[in-house]
Amino acid sequence: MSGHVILLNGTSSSGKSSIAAELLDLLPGPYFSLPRDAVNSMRSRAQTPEFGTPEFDEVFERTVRGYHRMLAGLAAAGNGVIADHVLRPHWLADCLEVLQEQEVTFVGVHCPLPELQRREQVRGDRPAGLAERQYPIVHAHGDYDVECDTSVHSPRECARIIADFIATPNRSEAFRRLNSAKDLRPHQ
Ligand SMILES: Nc1ncnc2c1ncn2[C@@H]1O[C@H](COP(=O)(O)OP(=O)(O)OP(=O)(O)O)[C@@H](O)[C@H]1O
Repeated sequence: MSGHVILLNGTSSSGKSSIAAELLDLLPGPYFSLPRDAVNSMRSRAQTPEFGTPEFDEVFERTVRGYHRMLAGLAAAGNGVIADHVLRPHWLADCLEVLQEQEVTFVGVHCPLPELQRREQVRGDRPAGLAERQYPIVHAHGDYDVECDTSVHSPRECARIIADFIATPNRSEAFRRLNSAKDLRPHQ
C-alpha cells in the first residue's frame, strides 16, 4: 500500500472518531487511526501552560503543526493513516503545504447544529458551546472529496461511503484543487 491520508474534518461531536473506528474495520489495508486529540494527550500535563493563556496557545499551535508532520511522516513511509481534525483556515493551509507529496482524501463530516448540541449535552465531557463555536469555521473552505451527514447515516454507513469512494483510484483531488486556488490568490 502506498501512503495515504484520510483527513476527517468536522466539529466536535460530529462523529469523526466513530467513523474512524469503523473505517479501520472496513479498509483493505492496515491503516492507523491518529486523531489530533491523541497527540494532545501525549504532552506533559504538568509543564503545559494553563488553558486560555497566550502561552497555552503557543504550545497548542506547535502541537497541531507537529500533528500535521506526524501524518505526513507516517504516509511518507508508505502507511495509510486516518486523521481526525477540527480545522481552522491556517491549519488547513499548513496541511496543504506539508501533505503536498501525499495522497490525501479530504472528508467533510457534517451534522446540523441542534443535533451537535444534543450530543454535546448527552456526552457531558465537552465544554458547552464548543461545537457551536467551531461550526461556522470548520467547513469554511467549502471543498471536499467526499462528505457525509452523521445525522442521517450511522458511523458504519458513513465509513462505507468513504471506503467506497477510496476504492476507486485517483479520485481524491480536493487538496490539489485547494492548493491551486491558493496559488492563484494574490500574495498579501
Ligand atoms: N452517525 C451517528 N449517529 C448518531 N450518533 C452518533 C453518530 N456518530 C457519532 N455519534 C455520537 O456522537 C457522539 C460524538 O461522537 P464522536 O466521539 O465520534 O465525535 P467526534 O467528532 O470524534 O467528537 P470530538 O471531536 O469531540 O472527539 C458520541 O456520543 C457518538 O455516539
